[in-house]
Amino acid sequence: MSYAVSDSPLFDNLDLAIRSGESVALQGPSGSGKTTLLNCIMGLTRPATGRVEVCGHNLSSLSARRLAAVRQQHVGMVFQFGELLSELSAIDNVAIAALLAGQRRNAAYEHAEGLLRELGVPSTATPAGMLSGGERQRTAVARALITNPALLLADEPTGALDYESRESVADLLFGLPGKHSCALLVVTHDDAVARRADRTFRLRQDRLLEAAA
Ligand SMILES: Nc1ncnc2c1ncn2[C@@H]1O[C@H](COP(=O)(O)OP(=O)(O)OP(=O)(O)O)[C@@H](O)[C@H]1O
Repeated sequence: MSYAVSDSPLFDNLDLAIRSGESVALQGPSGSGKTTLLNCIMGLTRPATGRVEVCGHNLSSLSARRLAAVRQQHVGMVFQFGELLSELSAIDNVAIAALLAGQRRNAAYEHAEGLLRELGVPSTATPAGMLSGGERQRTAVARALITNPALLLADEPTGALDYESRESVADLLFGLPGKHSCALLVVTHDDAVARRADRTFRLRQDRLLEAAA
């Protein structure tokens, strides 16, 4: 696929397939188009040519409503700063994603509690805005996982964390494809994080190149 900004290509002839159970890191200089590529994969941005397929769905051919449903069902997203609702507790933040996806209230809260326990977030009523950076990112991961997505995307998930939290959140993320059979695509500037991925790609001057293993 390709995408251009003001007639200048951001990426061209880009071809990337990610299998379930696999982790991929995406690196590249600032402004090279990493976030734009994630937006294309989420169906928020339409590529100029080519197509994005998620679980057999060609995103370009879907109505806005179907696209939102496919995204909700198959894709989870973790942002750099967690992007939680800061006044709500961790469990509320996670359960809301399940409620929006149509799960019943009791099941949503049970599922959220189980995931938070598994990911090591203390079960408290503390507003998410008062949790530590690492706890917030773990909560964001739980929120992304509660719909059992086939594809998990993360944009600089450790960029705002100190060394120890970075290590534990990176351990957690890269353990997910094996545990939850999802595919994982992580955008990161951090080589130590990228090294954990099964494959690493660099986006540079409109090309996507795979780094030697
Ligand atoms: N809709 C848009 N309109 C205009 N410019 C855009 C649009 N989307 C992206 N860009 C430009 O495309 C370039 C790539 O942006 P993008 O955020 O994808 O880069 P990035 O590799 O994620 O950068 P960073 O590492 O700094 O987050 C930037 O120069 C950005 O300003």
